[in-house]
Amino acid sequence: MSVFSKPPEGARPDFIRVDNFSFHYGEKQAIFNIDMAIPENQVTALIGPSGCGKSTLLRNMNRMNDLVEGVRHEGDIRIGGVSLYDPSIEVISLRKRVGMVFQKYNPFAKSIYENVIFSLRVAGRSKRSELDETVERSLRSAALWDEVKDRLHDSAFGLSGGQQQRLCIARAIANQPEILLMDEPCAALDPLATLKIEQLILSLKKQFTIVIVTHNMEQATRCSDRTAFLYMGRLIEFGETMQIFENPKQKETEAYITGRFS
Ligand SMILES: Nc1ncnc2c1ncn2[C@@H]1O[C@H](COP(=O)(O)OP(=O)(O)OP(=O)(O)O)[C@@H](O)[C@H]1O
Repeated sequence: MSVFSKPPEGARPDFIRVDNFSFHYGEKQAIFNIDMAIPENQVTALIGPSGCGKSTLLRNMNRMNDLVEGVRHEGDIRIGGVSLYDPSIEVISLRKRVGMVFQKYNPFAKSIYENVIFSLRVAGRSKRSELDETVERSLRSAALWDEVKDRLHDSAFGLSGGQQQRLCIARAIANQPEILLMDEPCAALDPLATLKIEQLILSLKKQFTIVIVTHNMEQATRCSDRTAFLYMGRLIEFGETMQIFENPKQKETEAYITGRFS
């Protein structure tokens, strides 16, 4: 458990600020009055039993939950001091600042190259040198370039599962977001592919602020600096990963990490 590193100099300790945030799906309240300050250029893990609200909290960080009918929130989430709910914020520009990777890798039925630059194409950008540069930079950052540089125009579906997930990470960072949200990114991968993604997460935090949902506690200890334990929609404990796993302050956290409930 030695991955914890101090945020780099100048990094904002409260880059993402969750402020007395509650969230409802219709009559069902999924999140209760959460306060959190997520530091810049660190990896923050959200852990907790199934249904405790991890994905709901994560998906609110780029307003993905807006797409669900009948939802409402109270409180606020701010990125770099600006509320996600500020009327001047456009959801499309927000998603450029906040990339997302999902549990099941989901490349499009296109070539590796076109997958990476998908968002640039949507934005109407077509300058070949810019597209080429984006493809190489993103694939290098996603630790995939060496494996695919000779077959960029082949279908993404010809890649292994772990490679497809790294391609989805390359796609998510092609627009150079500030934040990368990862919702159980290794859930569908074998141990070796999982290890590669974990190593990648550690290298990506130099460039991005990462928030990851995981059911895998070893994964949280291997690749996060800070861990938040949620239970029944409430934030029970949040601190340095080592402290949460070695010296939890709350009895619910201890019960969860020692496997007394799942
Ligand atoms: N679209 C939805 N409509 C209604 N309720 C929902 C919806 N999505 C999630 N919920 C409910 O909100 C609560 C939190 O769900 P959420 O998916 O955030 O939990 P989670 O901790 O990520 O769970 P898991 O680990 O199983 O993915 C659960 O009770 C869930 O049933």
